[in-house]
Amino acid sequence: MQKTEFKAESKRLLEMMIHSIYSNREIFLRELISNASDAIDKIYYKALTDSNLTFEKGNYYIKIGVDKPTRTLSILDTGIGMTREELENNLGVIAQSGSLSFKRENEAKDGHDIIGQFGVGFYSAFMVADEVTVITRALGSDTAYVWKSSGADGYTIEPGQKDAVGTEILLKIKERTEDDNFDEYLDEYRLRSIIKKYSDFIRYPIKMDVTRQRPKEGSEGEFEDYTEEQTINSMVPIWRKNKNELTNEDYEAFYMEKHYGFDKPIKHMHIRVDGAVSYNAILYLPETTPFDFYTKEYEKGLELYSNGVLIMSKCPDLLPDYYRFVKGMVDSEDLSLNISREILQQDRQLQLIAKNIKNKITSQLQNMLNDEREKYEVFYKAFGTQLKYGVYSDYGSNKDTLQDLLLFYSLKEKKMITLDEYVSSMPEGQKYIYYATGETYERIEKLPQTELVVDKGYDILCFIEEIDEFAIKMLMNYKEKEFKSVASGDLGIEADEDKEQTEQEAQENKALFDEMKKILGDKVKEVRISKRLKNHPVCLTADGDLTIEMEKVLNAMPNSQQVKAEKVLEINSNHSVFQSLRAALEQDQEKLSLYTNLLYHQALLIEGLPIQDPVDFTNDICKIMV
Ligand SMILES: Nc1ncnc2c1ncn2[C@@H]1O[C@H](COP(=O)(O)OP(=O)(O)OP(=O)(O)O)[C@@H](O)[C@H]1O
Repeated sequence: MQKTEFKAESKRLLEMMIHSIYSNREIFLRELISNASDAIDKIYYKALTDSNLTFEKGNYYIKIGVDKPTRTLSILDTGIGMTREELENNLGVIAQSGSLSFKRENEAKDGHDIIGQFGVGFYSAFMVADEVTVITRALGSDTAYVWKSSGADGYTIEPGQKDAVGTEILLKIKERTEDDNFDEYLDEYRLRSIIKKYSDFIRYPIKMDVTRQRPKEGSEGEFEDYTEEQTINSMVPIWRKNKNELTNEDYEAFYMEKHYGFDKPIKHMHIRVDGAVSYNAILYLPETTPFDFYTKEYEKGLELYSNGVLIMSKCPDLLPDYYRFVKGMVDSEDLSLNISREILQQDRQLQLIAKNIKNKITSQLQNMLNDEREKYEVFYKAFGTQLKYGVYSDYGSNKDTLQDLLLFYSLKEKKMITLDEYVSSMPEGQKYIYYATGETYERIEKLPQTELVVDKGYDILCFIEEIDEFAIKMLMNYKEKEFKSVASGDLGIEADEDKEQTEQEAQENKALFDEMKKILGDKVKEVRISKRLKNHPVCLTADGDLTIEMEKVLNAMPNSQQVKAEKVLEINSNHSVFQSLRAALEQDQEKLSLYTNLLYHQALLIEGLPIQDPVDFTNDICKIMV
């Protein structure tokens, strides 16, 4: 059967190319500079095999020029140039990449630094220019050619004049419109910043005449403008340098220069990986929490470079959410870029890099925790909450990675400790890891519920952040030790004989507790005798999985379902208040009601829970005063 070839309407194709491939117009300069750099690289690669050719790096450069009166932006390079035939093939055929063919032909000779591969980047010039002129003279040729096009209606090629080998591209920048300010591409400062942003690590100097000021000779206090040729790009990426050559200051300077943060990084990681996937990365742990860190405005991500050319300013796929505080960059030659060189297709390489980076960050944090505890605690102060969110989110799937990085304040040690440190110093017989929740460490220390656990000589982890208890519930246990709130129904401490005694006392006082429960109604599930209290008369605890602290947090959320913990009012039978309650039960019902309400409200206050009717409460206090 005869096969018919697809035809393409090249004008339409070009239109589509110009208007739909790139979402960001400023990248046209990146594309043209990358082409210029490729053209110089090609001489370099040719010289490797051609003994008649020498490559003196110092002779090669790219120059950006602006002529405002004619609205012309020029990009000149001293690269390999193009013959007439190459002009036809490379700039006359969309999606024909001379660079890719060159790379393939030179594969054996390590042509991996060549950037171009799709054969479309050049046309991005039409996003900002009405007319594009290419004046080029190929290496080894005396004749220059001029290629000219205004976009979709085609192009012309004519012989022309050019003194040196290389290519000059002239863009006639579009007129400014109401919606689009094309003038910015004639503005020296703006051009410099685009070059810095995308092409800072192109290996050849990108030069530009820069306007500067100097004191005017002969007239004091007056200044005059003058122009000076400057190299705009840094050329050698810091991540390609040897670690031994770099100092802390160099890394800090890079952090500042890249605006990763306003602070100083607390730690940097310089990673070089060669293997199934190759990449270089410099990652930083900032010292302070960015002001917008916990808002939706904060964007996580690392800068992503391919061959030293910026592809994405914030690539979110490189970092898991729980390490979203990490800043820095990744450069890899192995990425499969899509045609716009802006977004990556679901890339296996990228996933491998991300996994690798995640592991590196984890071990860096672990090392810091082990070897530089003070530093780690500074870091933890800034980003510990994020780690705890990490444990909680994704149904706890990252808890194994993160649990050993957590720190909590120890009531006994009066300092931050890890879960491992807690478990290692548990006395024999202690079954659970105890924790208490409260607003501050000081308040937790005074909580009646802690009395029995402290009395036993057990340590208590203090939870003062909302996420703490949720994260711990997700962990469930650590090294086979379950977590237990000091306010939970059964602390797992009481000896059997104590339990018996409690049981007996409970029986004897059943009438009292039933009456108190009746007075409080459904505010509590039960009123019962307490064995955890030593000095305080009363406290609130919760039966079941939902603790009082969790009830507080969940109910404070917008659109909350208003959950209810099963609250239990515990009474200390050794406290003298208990005798007053018993007496009131026998002699004065009204008094019993007053005392019960007062005790219940006291327990609420201690828990940091709101009192439903503060006026009633204060009236009750007055009643016992008169
Ligand atoms: N300054 C230049 N000097 C020499 N050749 C050039 C120059 N600019 C473009 N070319 C040639 O034109 C071809 C097409 O360029 P274009 O930018 O469209 O695509 P590319 O660079 O190959 O690929 P990509 O779309 O990935 O950038 C290049 O492959 C190269 O052969």
